Amino acid sequence: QTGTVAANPEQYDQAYICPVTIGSQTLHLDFDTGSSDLWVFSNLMPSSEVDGQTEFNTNSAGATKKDGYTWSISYGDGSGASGVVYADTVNVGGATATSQAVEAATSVSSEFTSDTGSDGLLGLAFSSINQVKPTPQTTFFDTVKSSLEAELFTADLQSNGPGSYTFGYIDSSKYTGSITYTAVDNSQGFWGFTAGGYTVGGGGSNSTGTIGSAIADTGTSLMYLPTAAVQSYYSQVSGSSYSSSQGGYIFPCSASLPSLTVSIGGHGFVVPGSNFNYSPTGSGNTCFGGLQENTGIGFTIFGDVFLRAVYAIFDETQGSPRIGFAAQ
Ligand SMILES: O=C(CN1CCCCC1)Nc1ccc2c(c1)OCO2
Repeated sequence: QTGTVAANPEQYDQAYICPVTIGSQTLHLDFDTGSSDLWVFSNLMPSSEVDGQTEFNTNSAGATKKDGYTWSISYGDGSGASGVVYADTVNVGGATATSQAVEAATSVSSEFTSDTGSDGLLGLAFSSINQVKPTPQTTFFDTVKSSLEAELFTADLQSNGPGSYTFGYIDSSKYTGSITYTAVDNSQGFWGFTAGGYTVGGGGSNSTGTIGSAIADTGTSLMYLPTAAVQSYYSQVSGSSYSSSQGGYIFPCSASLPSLTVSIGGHGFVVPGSNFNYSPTGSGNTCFGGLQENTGIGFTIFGDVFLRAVYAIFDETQGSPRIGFAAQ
């Protein structure tokens, strides 16, 4: 089987929301290659924590409670949720898991309550970091992968318009040139890979360092790189500065933004300058940068700002996992 689903950007491309059928309900979930739990708003939540989201009905005929199973998750941005566990049929654009662990929230943090476009998350990292106790559950991809035409999924994220995720096949109309594959280190449960040198702007190679280990994370809006690379980038942006009040680099919204070329698997991938204007700060006609420092996170994140510049293939067809990128 295969699946194809639209990936709809929220405001400022903050996250990408996809329709998922669970039993007879359709919920709109944030597909996140940086986590491994499929959790949903549910009828078990206090109404004070719900602001228009669709609630999974745990009383529906197809939902089977997994007695004694609970979950609790917290994310790098400080948000979190917790609840209990059901099994139900989950269909993502035609790819169907007949008995998928559906983690029904009994409580969510304010970030999720106020994210009115999202009814929950669909984790696409490795099942080793699933947060269900006493027994970790498999992700949707792990549940269905043996039934897919090919054991892979792809992400085509766009700005200001729908992109798509596919399960089981590569859509050759989504990219130009060839796909560059590189090995994945999933020892931390993420789609981890090694990035090489970088160049700011289209000029010659002005990079002196390399980026190193990184993760591909569709659930993170921005790109978080080592300080040296970030300072090198913003040194080329007139009027940019680090704002402690805003919590990152900002610049005049009228600034001209250079591209950033990153070497992965020996191929240079170009992130256009426009990708680095994330959003207005709301004060003084300054804008918040889509590239920020990874200090405090502990690792480098290639989030949506990068992923919008490429077609990404999350591939387990070779036994060992690998990740592929192609220009688009
Ligand atoms: O938390 C996330 C992604 N997360 C995905 C699930 C929804 C809530 C956001 N990313 C993230 C990871 C590390 C960070 C960070 C953000 O901000 C600073 O450090």
